[in-house]
Amino acid sequence: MEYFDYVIVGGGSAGCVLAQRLSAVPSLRVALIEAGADTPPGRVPPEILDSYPLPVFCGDTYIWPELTARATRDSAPRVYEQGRVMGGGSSINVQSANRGLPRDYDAWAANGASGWGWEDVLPYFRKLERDVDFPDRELHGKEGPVPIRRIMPADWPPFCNAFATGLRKNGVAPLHDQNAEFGDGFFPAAFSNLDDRRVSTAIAYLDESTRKRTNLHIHADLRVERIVMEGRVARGVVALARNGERVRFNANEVVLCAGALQSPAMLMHAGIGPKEELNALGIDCVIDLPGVGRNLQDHPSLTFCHFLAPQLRMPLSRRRASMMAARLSSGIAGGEASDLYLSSATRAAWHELGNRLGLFFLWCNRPHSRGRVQLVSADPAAPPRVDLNLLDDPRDIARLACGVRTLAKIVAASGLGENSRDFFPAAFSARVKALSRVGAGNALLTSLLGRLLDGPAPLRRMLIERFFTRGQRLADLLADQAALEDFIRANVFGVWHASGTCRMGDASDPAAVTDTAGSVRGAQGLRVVDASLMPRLPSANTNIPTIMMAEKIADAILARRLPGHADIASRADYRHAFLKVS
Ligand SMILES: Cc1cc2nc3c(=O)[nH]c(=O)nc-3n(C[C@H](O)[C@H](O)[C@H](O)COP(=O)(O)OP(=O)(O)OC[C@H]3O[C@@H](n4cnc5c(N)ncnc54)[C@H](O)[C@@H]3O)c2cc1C
Repeated sequence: MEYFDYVIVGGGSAGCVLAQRLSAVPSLRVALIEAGADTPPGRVPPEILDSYPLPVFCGDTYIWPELTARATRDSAPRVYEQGRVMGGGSSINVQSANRGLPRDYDAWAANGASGWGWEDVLPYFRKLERDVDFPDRELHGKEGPVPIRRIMPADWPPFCNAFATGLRKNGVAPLHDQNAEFGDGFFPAAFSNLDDRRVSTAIAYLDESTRKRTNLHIHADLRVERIVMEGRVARGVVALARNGERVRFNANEVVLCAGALQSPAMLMHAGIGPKEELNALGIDCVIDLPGVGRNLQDHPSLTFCHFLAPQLRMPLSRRRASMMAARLSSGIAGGEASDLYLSSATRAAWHELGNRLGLFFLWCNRPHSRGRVQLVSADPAAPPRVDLNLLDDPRDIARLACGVRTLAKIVAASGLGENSRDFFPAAFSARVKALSRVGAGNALLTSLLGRLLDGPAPLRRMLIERFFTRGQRLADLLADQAALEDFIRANVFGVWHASGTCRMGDASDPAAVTDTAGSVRGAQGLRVVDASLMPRLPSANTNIPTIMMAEKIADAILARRLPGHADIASRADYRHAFLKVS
């Protein structure tokens, strides 16, 4: 049995950051335990490195295949992809590197997460990044572990230029840098990517020199089964190896970095959560914390495709397909500035069919609906029940409906095509996902379907309506608000930005699960550091905000332990120079 200062559960976006930062202090013994495979330098699988991300999360190898979620109250559970590999979400995600808006973080601070306002978090956004395009801008960092880059308009393929034309004609202005200009506009999207290769947190933070540290013990393919509690004190964890062997790790502090669905589940299995519900499952409640598992948020989203004429397609060898996005405002009552986000990709899937389709992702920022993670069994191996509860608040569906109308106008003005039936809703359904699995059978089938799409236009539209839309036409939906809302309810899903289920907050807030450094209320030696902590979803994808949070909390942990450790946020000169603190 080994003893550690910190046992980190989950080597995902947050876990890798903490492992690197905490183990930089040689006197601290740190263990990182990841359920999935390791991706050490030189042995990162090519499908993870690929700039084109869809194949990696359409297969089962790097996800938790039994983790499902209901999108709305009425929908059936569907696989909700979450990374199960070193790097977690950052190893399988779309690589978008979006900070969100200053007001997102100012609202965190104003609502009880003191110390998390924009001025407080900016140093950590700078610390984590190496912005390849804007290294010398005041808001950017140039020495951090995560390279961030964009594909600038000069290198955009014709599909992006057409999308930009549609946006301009609808009064949307161009911006250069989504992470430093905070109004509405369209822009070259930022990515955590270098030389057309993904950079996960495993790649960025667990580099060769970090892995050589004798005080850092990295364990992969080991699933933490439970937290060992002695009363309210966490003493360590028990983990299960693939061969069925159980291993115990003793620790001064257990840090849960298992993601927004599994961290709250682990707390509940340890007896920390809503007392009545835990008791009903036969779990003794150690700390009655009703907020555990509540406040689940994701961005409600819809996907659309446009048939691409041959001159609008990219060669399959050009891997990065997603390169521009836009922030827009719905302008509806109950909406807010920049409450819609639109991203695009010049290829909808890896194959010959997907290469003939341009993809649009529409989501609603600042959703008001809240979902929940609940245990269904006392068995720690049973996945939790996940209800995203999207669109529960009518303001969310109203804004998405407005977004669909806006997108249709943008596409109509883009010059992508003449016939509105070539632009159609294309949910990321189980059928579409099955077709997106990489394999010889799918390659053959999709190359056949692709060739048919290039046939006569009536045949193409018939195929589109058969395969993707089940006869539904966008023009009909746009003509009938009730039909449009029914369609949205039936097709909405999240964009894998699960967050908020162990939210941090003020000690006086009964729904807060942790303090503002992630320490679980009422417990000792137990902390959560991952997307679960977010009080409210930022107007952004969640990877970079999660990394920022892990950087900030790592700094706070070290500042408390080591007298003289510089707390970057308290230094006046952070705006003018990148500061290395460890
Ligand atoms: C398909 C997909 C696309 C996305 N696209 C983007 C994007 O383009 N840009 C963006 O910013 N965000 C994106 N996101 C979201 C972003 O990646 C996540 O918000 C972020 O990775 C969350 O980080 P985390 O540390 O909270 O959890 P994770 O990164 O999920 O890490 C949790 C880790 O814990 C491990 N784990 C869980 N339970 C156990 C256990 N019992 N024992 C041991 N290990 C365990 C998991 O295997 C995992 O590695 C996407 C996510 C997905 C899934």
